[in-house]
This record gives sequence, C-alpha cells and structure tokens, in this order.
Amino acid sequence: MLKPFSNEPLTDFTREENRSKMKEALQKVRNSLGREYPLIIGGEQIYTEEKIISYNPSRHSEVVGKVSRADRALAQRAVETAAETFLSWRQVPPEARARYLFKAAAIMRKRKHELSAWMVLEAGKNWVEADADTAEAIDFLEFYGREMIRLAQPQPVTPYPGEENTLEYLPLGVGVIIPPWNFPLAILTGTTVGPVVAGNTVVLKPASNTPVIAYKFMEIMQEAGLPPGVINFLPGSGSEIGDFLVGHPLIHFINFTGSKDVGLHINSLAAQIAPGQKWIKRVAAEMGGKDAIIIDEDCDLDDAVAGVITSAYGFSGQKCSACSRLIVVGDAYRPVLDKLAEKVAQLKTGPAEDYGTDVGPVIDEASFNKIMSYIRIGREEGHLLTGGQGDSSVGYFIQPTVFAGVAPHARIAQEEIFGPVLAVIQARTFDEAIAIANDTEYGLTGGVYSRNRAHLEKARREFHVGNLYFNRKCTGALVGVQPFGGFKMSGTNSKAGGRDYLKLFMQAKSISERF
Ligand SMILES: NC(=O)c1ccc[n+]([C@@H]2O[C@H](COP(=O)([O-])OP(=O)(O)OC[C@H]3O[C@@H](n4cnc5c(N)ncnc54)[C@H](O)[C@@H]3O)[C@@H](O)[C@H]2O)c1
Ligand SMILES: N[C@@H](CCC=O)C(=O)O
Repeated sequence: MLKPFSNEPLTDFTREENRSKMKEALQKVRNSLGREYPLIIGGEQIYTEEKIISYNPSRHSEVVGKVSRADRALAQRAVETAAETFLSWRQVPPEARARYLFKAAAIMRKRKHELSAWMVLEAGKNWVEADADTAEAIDFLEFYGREMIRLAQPQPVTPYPGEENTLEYLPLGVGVIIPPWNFPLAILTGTTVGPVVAGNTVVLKPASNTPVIAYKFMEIMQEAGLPPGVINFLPGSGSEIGDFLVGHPLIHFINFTGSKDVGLHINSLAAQIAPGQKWIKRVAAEMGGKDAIIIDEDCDLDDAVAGVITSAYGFSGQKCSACSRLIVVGDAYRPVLDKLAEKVAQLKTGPAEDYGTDVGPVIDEASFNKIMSYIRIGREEGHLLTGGQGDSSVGYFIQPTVFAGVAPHARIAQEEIFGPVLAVIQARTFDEAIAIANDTEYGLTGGVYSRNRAHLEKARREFHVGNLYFNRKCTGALVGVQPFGGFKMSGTNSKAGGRDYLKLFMQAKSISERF
C-alpha cells in the first residue's frame, strides 16, 4: 500500500553524527574528482573526444569531472532512439512506470549525503542548500509517481443518459529536457521524471556547469531499472545541439528551465514547423525573476530582515526565487537599513565545503564578472550599504551586497543579476509598494511582511506573482505544498510540484460509447 506523499525531511546538521556523515561523503566524492563520464543513448555508454569540463566554483583549479560532449550526429541518434523507445514505453502501465520513480527515490535517499556532496563541489552549494536540493529531487520522484497513478484512474466526467463517457490522459511522444545548473539535481530530476512517468521518452541535455551531478542522476535511474532509451543523456552546447534538438521534427515538447533570453529563443524556435512535423510542439519554459519582498511598517522587523537575508543570499542569490528587491514602507525604512547593514555584514562568505559557510561562491567566471559589473552599476544607482567586494583568485567569491536608496526603475532594480546583490527601495505607502513590486517584466515570487490584514488581502489580490509568501522567506517552495512557477516573463507557469504538472506532457482523449 502506497503511503500518502509527504516531503522528505531535511538533514539537521547541528547534530554531530550528521556532520560527520556529510564530511565522510565530501571526502569520498573528493577522492573521485576528475573522472571521465560518458553520454548515454539507448543505454549505451559513449565516450567522445570532446569533453565538457566542470570545475569546483570554490576552487576553480579543481576539476570535478570531464563529461563526454555530444555533436549533432549523436543528437540525431538520441532523438531517433527516444522515438523508437516511445513505442514500447507508452505501453508500460502507469503504475509500473511510477514504480521506477519510487525505486529511484529510495536509491537517492540512501545516497543522499553523497549526492549533496557532489553539489557542494560542482555547484558551490553550501551543505544546507545542497541537502535541500537532494530532498527536493526525492520529493519530485515520490510526488510525480503518485500523480501518475492518480491520473491513470477513471477521470470524472458528467454522466449522460444512454452513453458511457470516459476521459484518458495519453503521453505526447519525445521531449527535450533542458534544465539549469542552479538546482542541478532537483530541477533536472523533476523536469525529467514528470514527462517520463507520464509515458513520454526524452533527451536530457544537462547544463554545462553541472554535468557530473546530472550523470549521477542517470546512474540512479539505471540502477532503478528504467529501460534503456527512455532517458537519453546528451551533454552538449546549448547553441549547437540545443537548437538542433528543439527544432527537430520528431520532438513533441520542450521542458526548459533557465534564463529569459534562452527561454524566449526556444519558444520561438519551437513554434516553427519543421518539414515532416505533424503537430504543434508544446513548450514549458520556466525563466528568471526579479523578486520583491515588501516590509510593511507594522511588522516584526527582526523577523522580516532575517527572512529577506535568507531569501536574498541563500545560494549566493542564485535562485530564480531570490529576493533581489526589498521595498520598505514609510518609517520602517531607516531601522530596516540599520538591521540589514549589521546582519548582512555578519554572514560568512567562503568555500561551500566548509560547514557554516553562509554565502558560497558564484558558479563561474562569467557570472562573477556579470555580478561585479552590476555592483559597479549599483554604486552609481544607489548607496552601498555593505559588501561590494569580489575575489576570484581561488574561487568566485562575492560579498553579500546591499544597495540602499535605489529608484524603482534603476537597472539593478529591474534586471536579473542572479547573485548576492539586494536593491532597497523606499515606498511612501503600502499601495505604492505593491505598484513598485509589480512594475517589472517578471512575476515569479514575492513576499510581504505585515500584520495589517487589509494590506495582506490587497497583496493577495494585486501582487502579481506565481508564488506569493506572507511573513516568511520567498524561496524554498515545497513540492506538493507550493507548486512553483511564475507569471509574465518568468515563464509559462507550469507549476512544478503541482497537481497540473503531468498534464502539460499529456493529451486528453474523450471516448463516448452509445448503449
Ligand atoms: N523559473 C524557474 O523555475 C527557474 C528555476 C531555476 C532557474 N531559473 C532561471 O535560470 C537562469 C539560470 O540558469 P542558467 O544560467 O543555467 O540559464 P541558461 O538559460 O543560460 O541555461 C539553461 C539551459 O539552457 C541551455 N541552453 C542555452 N542555450 C540554449 C539553446 N540555444 N538551445 C537550447 N538550450 C540552450 C543551457 O545549456 C542550460 O542547460 C536564471 O535566469 C534563473 O532565474 C528559473
Ligand atoms: N523552487 C526554488 C527556486 C528554483 C529557482 O531557482 C525555490 O522555491 O526557491
């Protein structure tokens, strides 16, 4: 009997026994750094000359792994293999498909600290963030498996005299999965196994910064017994094989998570009908954010500032959900700035593998340079309250940075920086704060700290974001609890971890039989 879904518990690292397990896992992973990994098509491991090399962002001289890189010929083979495998995979009963996911979840649970350790070293996540990423991956497996079983049950339709009417959900076909590096296990797992348990087969093109953790996911799916060819693992360049895959006539859907620019490019490419293509490709594209938290005058300011700090600097601000704009109402402004300056300066910046690091490195040199250039822009557009320095000599470290007195239309208040940089904006009234919060092209997460019920109700109606949080941080959506996905240029609102998710990769067939 299947237990009802519940979220995977997080590890309590204040306990010595858990810290020592994590240290052991880090040591074990460190001993395996620098290895070569194949791509996988139809279960066959293929080593290529060309490699994607991934580095430890906390120590960029350290090679984490070398992963084989696909060219277009291999991409063609992967799509054809997925198309062939679809013919048998779609016949596998939904409950049997779900069982592969439950088995993979059990394997991940056993390898939890090891998987987190890979993320510490390959993505630069601190222990707590890496542990949450692994837990979320397990949640996606457990949740989507149960969702498929639910959708396979007779679906409710209105009874009609003299007829039997049914509604069935069928898979679409072959999809391309393109995840980002910032949730290298959770988002990769969720965006892949959702479509797969729905009966589709896929080509998975992982992000080039985190291909080793992506390979670990493949290892687990293979160990869970997933038939060869259901997930084809194809690391490679976005522009070279990414465009080829998206435009391929055998592809039915693209499940993308990443930046706005790449998402819009994929959306327009997928809209073109390739010769021989007989369907419209579906695109789920979850993209960036410029997320705001509003601090209202009457709230608990200590609690609010703590929530903002977690939201702004968790994983060095490299979350689509990160708070990058803080809007403070009226007289709360000065005390909030004082508290922020004090608390942010106390955050510990350092290597992700050191227990107790609050702010680890940013992912790579390009990100480091981009964030530092925004910090230079910020010095013109606002008043530097704290932080502002970066050091890329060993790893890509940037101090958590706060700019105060920022105008709502300043570049640092409008453009996604994707780093540990917070712009603080003052609003005269709560209504003005809501108007400022909504005045960007994005609409992903938002937060309000307030004790004023009328203000919270106004925010409920008017704060235009896909994930709205009251009196808590605006990151860390839980699978099944806070289905995740935004409005406007933040994406197509696919609601990862929600009950509508699998239907994005299915088509509904209504069948009527007259008695
Ligand atoms: N809304 C969400 O749920 C969500 C979640 C996580 C990250 N994000 C966003 O992702 C971004 C950070 O991730 P990133 O730097 O990996 O984003 P990115 O857009 O640079 O890359 C995302 C993926 O797209 C691939 N890619 C790049 N060019 C491509 C092309 N032409 N065709 C096909 N694939 C291509 C990359 O290799 C990678 O796998 C941020 O903007 C962040 O806000 C959004
Ligand atoms: N789902 C994650 C964000 C994913 C984007 O980076 C959260 O809710 O913080």
